[in-house]
Amino acid sequence: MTKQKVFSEKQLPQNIQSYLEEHVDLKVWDKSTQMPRELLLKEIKDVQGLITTGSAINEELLQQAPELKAVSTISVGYNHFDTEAMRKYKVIGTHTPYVLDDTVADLVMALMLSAARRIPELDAMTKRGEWKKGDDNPRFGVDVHHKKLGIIGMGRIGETIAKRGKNGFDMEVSYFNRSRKPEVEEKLHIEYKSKDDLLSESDFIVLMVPLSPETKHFIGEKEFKQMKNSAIFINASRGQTVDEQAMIEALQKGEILAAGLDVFEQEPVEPTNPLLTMKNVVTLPHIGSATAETRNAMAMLAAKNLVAALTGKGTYYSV
Ligand SMILES: NC(=O)C1=CN([C@@H]2O[C@H](COP(=O)(O)OP(=O)(O)OC[C@H]3O[C@@H](n4cnc5c(N)ncnc54)[C@H](OP(=O)(O)O)[C@@H]3O)[C@@H](O)[C@H]2O)C=CC1
Ligand SMILES: O=CC(=O)O
Repeated sequence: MTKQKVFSEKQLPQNIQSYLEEHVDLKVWDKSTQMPRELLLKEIKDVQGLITTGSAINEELLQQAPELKAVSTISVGYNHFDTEAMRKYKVIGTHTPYVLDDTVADLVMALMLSAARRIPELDAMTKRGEWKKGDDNPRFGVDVHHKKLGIIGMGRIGETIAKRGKNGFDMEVSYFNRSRKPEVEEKLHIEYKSKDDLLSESDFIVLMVPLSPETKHFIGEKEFKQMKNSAIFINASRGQTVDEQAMIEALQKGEILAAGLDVFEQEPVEPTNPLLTMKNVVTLPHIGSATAETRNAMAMLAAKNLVAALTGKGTYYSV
């Protein structure tokens, strides 16, 4: 039987490429740079499957891919999928939940610790040779342990962060979600709060909701004003869940103490973005799941999702 055609717009580890080649006729974008959109639109004209990491899967693309049956993203977030258009064109979308939860939760803890203890700022100071003996008050940070952690978005990753906060750092953990999770509350001894209460009472606020029309600018001017002046805000969800201009102003005016950011409204972040020059802001280039082990597991899951969706054999994580 002829194998179905699959295009991957990302290079894949050899073991995953071999797995795919057993099942499908695979072609891969062989450069490490982002594939230009116009080339992608050419490549998808006669394929049945696509592996992506963030390209917009929208009407424009779907119109040009008459044979497309399934798109598999190597990510858990799928805000780049126009799910309505995909349903219209009968294209299955798959993603990679669970395999990255611990890795992303670790990074969120790293952002919390880095912002609270001012790690990047003090690392840079030490490396500049500016460490002098004497009064070290100017280098003081704030404690993480035993503080109040508020998590907005108690999903797979939110729960994994809650576990770390509670069991690793003895934090008092609360959360806000559209739906309550009594079993998680009981298991982890965490508390449900309204968004308003969580914002005004937490020392650390972690945003972990998916990006959707409902969560665009979920945290803006009003929400930053509700936070304590000593609050540390962490965003590892998507840049657009936060009104970045409002966050910049909140940091400039001292309405919050610090921020730890893995994501930005525009990625890669503009070099002129004021957040990049603020000492009390820890900035990372969207690396939540970026360990070799986890990215490998995500790519393998994406490959298996796609093969299952195309062949109808086995299960896959549909969006
Ligand atoms: N920085 C990085 O590298 C990474 C970022 N991410 C981001 O993290 C997101 C979350 O991932 P994951 O935990 O697996 O997703 P889940 O779907 O498991 O969790 C998302 C949670 O957010 C809640 N939520 C959704 N909409 C709202 C809303 N309007 N108000 C309040 N709560 C809401 C959901 O609960 P309910 O629907 O009941 O409200 C759910 O509990 C991804 O979508 C992605 O954008 C993920 C991995 C890596
Ligand atoms: O941002 C990463 C993801 O997996 O979603």
